Amino acid sequence: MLGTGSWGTTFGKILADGGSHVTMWARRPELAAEISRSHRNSDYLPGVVLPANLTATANLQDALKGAQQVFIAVPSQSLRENLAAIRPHIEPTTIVVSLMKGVERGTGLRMSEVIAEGLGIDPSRIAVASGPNLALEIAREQPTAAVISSQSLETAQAVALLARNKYFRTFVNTDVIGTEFGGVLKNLIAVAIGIVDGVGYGENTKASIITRGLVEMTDFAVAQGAKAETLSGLAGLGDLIATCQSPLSRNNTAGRLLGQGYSFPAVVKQMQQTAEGLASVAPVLELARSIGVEMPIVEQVKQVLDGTLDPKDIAPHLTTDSDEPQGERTNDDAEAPGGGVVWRSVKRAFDQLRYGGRSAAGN
Ligand SMILES: NC(=O)C1=CN([C@@H]2O[C@H](COP(=O)(O)OP(=O)(O)OC[C@H]3O[C@@H](n4cnc5c(N)ncnc54)[C@H](O)[C@@H]3O)[C@@H](O)[C@H]2O)C=CC1
Ligand SMILES: O=C(CO)COP(=O)(O)O
Repeated sequence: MLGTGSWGTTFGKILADGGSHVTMWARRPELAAEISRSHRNSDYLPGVVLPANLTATANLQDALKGAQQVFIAVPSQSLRENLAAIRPHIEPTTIVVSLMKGVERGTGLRMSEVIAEGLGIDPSRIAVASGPNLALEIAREQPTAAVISSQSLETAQAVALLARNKYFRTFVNTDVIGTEFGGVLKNLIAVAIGIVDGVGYGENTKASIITRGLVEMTDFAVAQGAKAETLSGLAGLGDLIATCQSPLSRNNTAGRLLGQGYSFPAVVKQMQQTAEGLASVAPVLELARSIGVEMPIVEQVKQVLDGTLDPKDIAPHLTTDSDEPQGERTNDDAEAPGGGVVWRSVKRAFDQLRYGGRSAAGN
């Protein structure tokens, strides 16, 4: 296991409680010593006792030696540099599993794509894990489910067989795109919900943003090649509910601080742990624009981060939106050939030509 933060350590415990021998790699020798000797990681999982078959080392080569499966839980933006360090030590049949929920800034690549590039291995040897998985709750052995996804069903099953125990249940699928984007996108909606909380708005606003957020997540992921059903499963709706509801969520917490009026740099300074959503906003919006998908909620999160939108103006639609009333679904217009996303892009382009950049309503 690479990464001894809250999720890496918790997932190591899941595997060890399922019967595997787990070796964690920690950058700091003192943390490796605390895990191996005291069976604790007190900075990240206070009060949690780790199993005896989970040990740690600060030596990367030792951590990777003979590993059947390697799990990675470092901040997404540091993945590529870590892959360069582990590449010489990965054995030819090892399965590599991403536990991360971000996209790479600059390339817009999903974590499994960065792993394939960075390690030069076939996607059939790569899996991802995602779902409503707030680390501290699982470390306290509260019953939870997750999805393991790989292009190879055999690989997903091999990982799922090890990543399960009496409190952690894993399902499998082969929709890697949907499973990964579910985890990335729910972080962005959780930041929006945090902003709403920070401003002091109530349940209607939150339910509206969560529901419209799921539409944005689904439209985006489907346009990228995901199956819509994945986004209504554990890795989509399930994770969206957990992250938007929980004060344990770092993305939600970061949003709350923004809603209370802290600036983006001030929020980053205050966060002790990784809030992936903050780094994913820009690459996700770039991808969305390149495929013609509208993400008004994510756009507003970006504007709040940029300091160009007052948090109290956040809404489940763009406040400047002057489109005519729409149906709730954007991806399944019956009359739209190829789906609503394509239809709406074509319509927008047509309207621009017809009205010279003004909307049909004349605004
Ligand atoms: N904490 C959670 O509940 C969950 C987190 N995740 C995902 O897991 C990933 C890791 O998150 P957490 O463990 O929560 O973060 P964390 O902030 O608790 O821990 C990050 C770990 O990475 C290490 N690290 C930081 N920079 C590094 C670098 N340049 N190279 C190597 N290691 C570095 C830190 O020392 C720490 O051990 C994120 O992508 C997150 O979205 C996914 C599901 C649940
Ligand atoms: O991914 C998570 C829960 O599934 C953790 O969310 P945060 O990164 O916002 O804490």
